[in-house]
Amino acid sequence: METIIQTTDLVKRYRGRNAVDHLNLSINQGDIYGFLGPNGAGKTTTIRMLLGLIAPSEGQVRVFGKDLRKDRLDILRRVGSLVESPSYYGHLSAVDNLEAIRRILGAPKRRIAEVLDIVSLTGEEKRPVKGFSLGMKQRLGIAAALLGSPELLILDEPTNGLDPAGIQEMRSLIMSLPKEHGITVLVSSHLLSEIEQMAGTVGIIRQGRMVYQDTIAQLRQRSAGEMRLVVSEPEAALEEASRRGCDGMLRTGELRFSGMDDARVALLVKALVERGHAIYRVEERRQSLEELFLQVVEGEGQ
Ligand SMILES: Nc1ncnc2c1ncn2[C@@H]1O[C@H](COP(=O)(O)OP(=O)(O)OP(=O)(O)O)[C@@H](O)[C@H]1O
Repeated sequence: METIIQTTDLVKRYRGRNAVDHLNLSINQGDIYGFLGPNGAGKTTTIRMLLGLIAPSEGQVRVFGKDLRKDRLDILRRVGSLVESPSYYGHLSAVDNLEAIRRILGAPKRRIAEVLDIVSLTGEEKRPVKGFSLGMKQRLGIAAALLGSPELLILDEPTNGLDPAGIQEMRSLIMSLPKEHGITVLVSSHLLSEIEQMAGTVGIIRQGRMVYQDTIAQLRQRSAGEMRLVVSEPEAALEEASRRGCDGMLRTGELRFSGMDDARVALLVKALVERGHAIYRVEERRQSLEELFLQVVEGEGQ
């Protein structure tokens, strides 16, 4: 698989402090990469370096296999971005705003109708932009970023400030880009819940460092389950379990075991029943992705 973005030990230092700290970020072609981290973690600073807006203090950025320092213009011609709220001429329509950008880019005229269609603003294109909702403005920003037919789109917190319906529209739009238009997407957010349904891969940063980078499927797998048993005599049952090689603990009257597969659970239940224990409940509790995310971000359990 082709790597579209690769950073190597990327550092940005402000007043002796590393806002981005030896970041190794890797994005595959056709992926939606969710770039996650709490406010101030260094997402925007990283994105600005990826777009050549600020220079790294150390390290390297390669985009499309090329060095950003050497082939900056070549690379940026193939990249679209939405960083911070886009600015418009409010009294002008969506089409007129896009036309101004199209001329600068030298994109073909028909591209305006195409991008309006991609972001579902067809039908609204003649209205002055100042009457647009925030969600429509954000979608117009994406339309503008798509004018140059980019292969890579970089979106910094595109759902910030949107209501649930706006978030859903933005999500559908982003999901359509790799599938229907072959565009690789990097999208940042401070909320996993906004990203998890669309991202194939997530990179989580904390204090400028990458603390997790893998597929969302892998992240799900890490949210391992814990077995909980409610029994008539918990202390004796815990000892019995331990004799059978199942080491657990007692919390609020429940027995808790981690890393048990089905066969072990069956054996333990059988043994306890044979010893005369009454078993009231056997349940599995999986950590939610959000809990796991917070754990990673807060630096526990690594
Ligand atoms: N120009 C600058 N001068 C000094 N410090 C800066 C500058 N830009 C960013 N920082 C610092 O770098 C750190 C990372 O900021 P950054 O904006 O990249 O975080 P972020 O993850 O994008 O957060 P947010 O979601 O709040 O935008 C912060 O501590 C910030 O104060």
